[in-house]
Formats: sequence, C-alpha cells, structure tokens
Amino acid sequence: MKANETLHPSLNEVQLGVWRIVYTRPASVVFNGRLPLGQLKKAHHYTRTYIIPFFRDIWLVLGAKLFLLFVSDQIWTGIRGALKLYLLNALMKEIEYSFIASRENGWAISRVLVIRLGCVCAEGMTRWLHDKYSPIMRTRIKLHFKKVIMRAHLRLDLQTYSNAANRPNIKGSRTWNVFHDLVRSTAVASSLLSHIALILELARGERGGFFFAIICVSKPIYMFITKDDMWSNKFIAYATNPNFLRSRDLLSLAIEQKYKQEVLSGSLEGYIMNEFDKANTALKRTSDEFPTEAYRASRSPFVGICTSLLGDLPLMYYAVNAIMSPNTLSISALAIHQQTAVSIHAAITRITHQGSSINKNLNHIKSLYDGLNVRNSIPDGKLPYPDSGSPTETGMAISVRDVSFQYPGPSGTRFALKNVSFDIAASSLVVIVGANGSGKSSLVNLLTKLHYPTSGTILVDGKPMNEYRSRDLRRGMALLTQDHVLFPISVGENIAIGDPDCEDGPKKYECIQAAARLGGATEVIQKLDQGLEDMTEREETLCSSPFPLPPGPLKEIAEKIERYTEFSGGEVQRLVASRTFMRISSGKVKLVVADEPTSAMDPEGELELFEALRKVQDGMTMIFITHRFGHLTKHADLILCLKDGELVELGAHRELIARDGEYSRLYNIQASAFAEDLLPVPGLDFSVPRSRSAFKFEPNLDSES
Ligand SMILES: Nc1ncnc2c1ncn2[C@@H]1O[C@H](COP(=O)(O)OP(=O)(O)OP(=O)(O)O)[C@@H](O)[C@H]1O
Repeated sequence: MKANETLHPSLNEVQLGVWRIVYTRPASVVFNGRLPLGQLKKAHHYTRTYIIPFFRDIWLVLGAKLFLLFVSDQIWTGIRGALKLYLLNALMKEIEYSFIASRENGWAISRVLVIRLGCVCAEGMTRWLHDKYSPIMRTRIKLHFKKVIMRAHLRLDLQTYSNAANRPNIKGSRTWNVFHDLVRSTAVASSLLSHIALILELARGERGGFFFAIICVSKPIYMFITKDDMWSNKFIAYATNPNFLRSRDLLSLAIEQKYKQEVLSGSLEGYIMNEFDKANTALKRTSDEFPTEAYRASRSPFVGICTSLLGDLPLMYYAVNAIMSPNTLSISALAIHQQTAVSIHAAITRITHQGSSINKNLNHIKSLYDGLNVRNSIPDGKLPYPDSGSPTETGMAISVRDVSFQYPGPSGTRFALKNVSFDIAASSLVVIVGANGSGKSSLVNLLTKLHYPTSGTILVDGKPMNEYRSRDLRRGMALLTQDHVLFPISVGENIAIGDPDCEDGPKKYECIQAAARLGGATEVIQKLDQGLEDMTEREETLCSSPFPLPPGPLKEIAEKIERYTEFSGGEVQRLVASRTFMRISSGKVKLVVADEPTSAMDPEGELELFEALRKVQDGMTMIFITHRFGHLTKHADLILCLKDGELVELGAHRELIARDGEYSRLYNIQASAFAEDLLPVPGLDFSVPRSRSAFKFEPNLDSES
C-alpha cells in the first residue's frame, strides 16, 4: 500500500517501529435495539453447512461410544476444577470450625475428605481414559479426513486448482486439532460457568460475601474489558522502513545457500557487510521488533498497574474488614475466593484465545467442505474416448476453431491466445514454434484439456472436446514437458506409473525396462545402488531429538535413513520420458505432446529421444514444442508458428522457409551461427554438428529448398 493512499473507512492503521499495521475496526459492541440478524443468519448457515456435517462425519468415524466419551471427558475437565474448590472450601470450613469451636468434628471432615478423594480418583481415571483412547480417536479422524482431503484435491482440474481458494486449506493431521479445539470450547465454557456458580454459592454463605465475590472477579472482568482489539481483529502487518528492508535483504544474501555461489564468485562479502552496517546505522533507534512485541512495549503502564492492583483488592478488602469488624469473613473463604478468581480469570483468558482459534478452525472446516463441493471449471462430457465413431488404428485428429484463451485469475489479464484456428490430421507429426511467451505451452494446455478455451471450439475426431469424458480423453494422451517431475516413490514406480493399469508381474518389469531404454534412462538406472528400487527424494521421515546429533553410530543411522538419490536435470528428463514411453506402451495413447522435454538433456540424448518417439509414432498424433530447429522441423507434417498469441504461419518446413516470414526469421538466427561448421554424418538421414556440444540444426535446408 502506498503512503498517500487513503484508508478504507472500515480499517484502522498504526505504525509500530518499522511495521505498519492495518486492521479492521472492531465491530460496535453497543446494542442498537435491533437483533444482528445478518450475523445470526450467517451463524445458522455456518452451523448447517459446515459444523453439523463435520461433527456428523466424526460421529460416524468414531462411533457413538468414543464420541460421547470424548465430549463428556471435556465437560468433566471443565467442571472438575470448580468441584474440587467447592470440596476444598467445605473441608477448610469444617477444619476451621473445629479449631474455632474447639470441638471434635471428625465425621464431617472425613465425609468431605472421602468425597474429595473420590473426585481426585475420578480425575486420575478420566485422565487415563483420555490417554488411552485419544490416540485411537486421533488416528481414525486423521486417516478419514486425509482421504477426504486427497479426494478433494485429486478431483479438481488444473484450471480450477490453480485458484488457491478452490483447494482445501487444511491437512489431514490438522482435522483432529480442529475437532479437539472445538470440543475443548465446551470445557472452557463449563469451567467458566461452574466457577461463576461456585463464587455465587460461596457469596451466599458469607456476610458481605456477595460484595467480596464481585471484588474477586473484578480483575478478570477488567482484563476482559481492556483487552486489546487490534490483534483479535483481522490485520496485516508489513515492513515499510527501507533501511530495515535493505538490512533484511542483505542478511538473506549472506545466509541463503541459493546466493552463495554468486556471492563467492563476485567477492561480495565485504560489500554485503558494509551495506548491512550502513542500513542498520540509518535505522537509528527505530524498533525492528516483531509487531506484537513492539506494541507491548508501546502500551501505557496504566493498564498493567490497574490489573495488578485489582488482583490484590480481595486481600486489601479482607484486611480492612478484619480491622473494622473481625470474624465477618473466614480465612478459608479468602483463599477459596482468591483461587476461584484466578480460575475465572484463566477461563476468560482461554475463552478469548478460544474465540480466535474457533474462527480459524471454522475457516479450516469451511475450506474442507467447500473444497469437496467446488465445481470444476472445465466441462466434462459423457462420451467415452475413443468412441465407436473414432478410427482405432490412427492417432487423434484435432481441429481448433477460432480459439482464444485468457488464464483465469488476476495474473491472466491478457489473452495468451487469440483467434487461433488450424487442423491436425490424425497420425501427423506437428511442431509448434515461436518466441518466448508466444503461447505455445498455452496451446498444448488447451489441446490436452488441462485448460479450457475462453472462446472458440476444439474438435477431437470431429466432435467437440467437451462431449468426451475428460478422464478417458486424458487417458488417450501422453504429455511430456520440461516441468514434469519425479514423484517421491521408487525409480521403477516412477516409470511404471505411466501405465497405472498395467498389472504387476514379469511383463510389467519388461515394459519398464523397455520404456527406460526408449527414454534413454537405462544408464541412469544402472548407476543406482538399488536400480529400479532406489528412492527419489521424499518427504522427511526422520524424527529425532531437538539436540544436534554428535558424530557416531546414531548419526550414521540417521544419515542412512535420510539418504535418497539425487538426479541431474537431464537424468530427471530421461526418467520422465521413460514414464511417457510406459504410457505409450499401454496402447491407449492416441496423442503425444512433448513441450520442450529435452531442455536439460545433452544433444545426443535429445536426438535419441526424438528418434525413439518418432519410431513409436505409429497410430498416434505427435505434437512437439521446440525452440531448436532441426530434425523435428524437417520431418514435421505441419509446423505452427505463433507470435504474441496469434498463429502467424502454418505449413511444412520448406513452405515456411520459402514464405520468408517469422518462421524463416527464427530459423535463420540459428542456422547462421553454425552453417559453416557442419559435416554430413553417415547413417543418419540428416546431418548433425561435428562437435557434440554444438547446437544442432538442420544443414543445407535453404539450399535444398
Ligand atoms: N499460469 C499462467 N497464468 C497467467 N498467465 C500465464 C500463465 N502461463 C502463461 N501465461 C502467460 O501466457 C502467455 C503465453 O505463455 P506460454 O507459456 O504459453 O508461452 P510459451 O510460448 O510457451 O513461452 P516459452 O517459450 O517461454 O515457454 C505469456 O504472456 C505468459 O505470461
């Protein structure tokens, strides 16, 4: 936010040291004579749509017995404090009475003692039950909601998924905490109510007791009233001080690994330290404490002094009372009142904390259930693919009719594609070229139904794409991009997952080996300790003590557990390409799309991959995106040349060279750099450069044309 921007009337702002805090104004607490109907309606809607389904699901997962056990345990936890205080009060009174009256009072004391002991035993018993059954309940709830959340994530298409608001913003492990927190609110509420009941009960039995009770609860009430609104409302805090921001950036330059190489090679150590000192000197005495700390330091001492004085008020009252009219209040009453006041204070504090955590928890539940009901933005059809009308022996035929496309959300403000039309014949080899940002990837995202055109139509085998079942259509496609990654599973499964329907057995193993060969990954796998069984990177599994492990056998075990194989960018692309060949081996693929899948590969690997793909092309349409003009462009049946989201040229290589337009311009930029260095290579139907590190392109094409 800029300094001169005016603030919305619903917001307040305050500067604390280097931080600017903008927060929503607290809602008016003054009752204006009308029921806050809007709020009530909202609460009703929330309860019906989110809270009841959440608790119903948990009831079903836990079963009635465990559910009720948990809830009653929480209520008991809430009231047992007040009950114990009540019994303590009774006990102290009886003891006091026997002292003052110098009379034996054994029976009454024993009776109260036995009840209190029963209460303490019940407390121990419920704690044991809680410890025994909580892990069972926690596991059941977590597992159930993990599955629900996974399903909610998996069912969303890419276009819908890219909007973070459509994704459940909660982890399975968090659901237990949400449930626990919500039920704990009943414990806090019952604790507050039972302590209030206790203090009223105590007040009833003493002369002046009621006034004394009010004095005892004055501190928690005062703290509740003077509670700070800023942090309990929605707020943002952002650093505005340029010197603070600079010193923070310089710190990250010094300590973050990603900058290390450049800092070292540029000998920037001295510069960074000097600049850091300069920024800190310029910061002068402006506090860079975290906003909450800075706020605490900025508060007036008045509230703190009043709070402490109110805490001591019961003692003062008792002392004055003892001087003025002795014997009106008992010592035990003072102790119990004080203790009750402390408990009420604790309950009120917990209720205020609970308020913000309830809000957070309700938002988690909302995002969970909303996530389950989000409608995918890409329409799904009913037709199976390939349907009875599609030719079985040939690849996918595609027609793009006047398609324009704009990415959803704030980032997609301009059209990535504008009025694009073309036809791709079944089983043809198509290459898409164009400068960076010209719309190549966006186009294949539409052809593979990962995104959906803003306007226009795409026909697949003569029928609109959205008439087919998305799942079937995607099964008939294989997409290979430079961004594809290895999954956190074994290397073998990373390849096998290309054809998830392939049944385990020797045939599957052979298919994996063949796919690895075609993807150029055989050597990569041979280098691994456990071959196909090797694990790729995975989520951390090690849980160790918070102290750093000293060198020794324990550390060695920990290192072994954390070990996984790291692959270079080119090796990852070879393994991912193998996955695509595995997919192709399923026999269901009718369209292969490769979006610069060899960007990190060496020239030999790239050449082999393109050759392997062309060899298996039979019965499939293939679309390649490339910046490198050469083997692919020469053999392409159709080249689509994009510029600024528009299809500016289409045709075969020679036609486009002859046209002397955008394609020819891009081609000549590359060709001119290497044309003189090329020699024909025997055994290949096109020439490759003499040097393996040289950029490959197709020689003599101009002269041929
Ligand atoms: N997820 C996205 N959200 C919003 N805009 C996007 C998104 N992806 C791409 N764009 C925009 O769409 C336009 C076309 O991008 P696209 O990735 O299709 O180009 P490209 O030709 O594949 O580029 P490159 O050669 O660099 O891979 C660009 O202006 C880009 O900024």
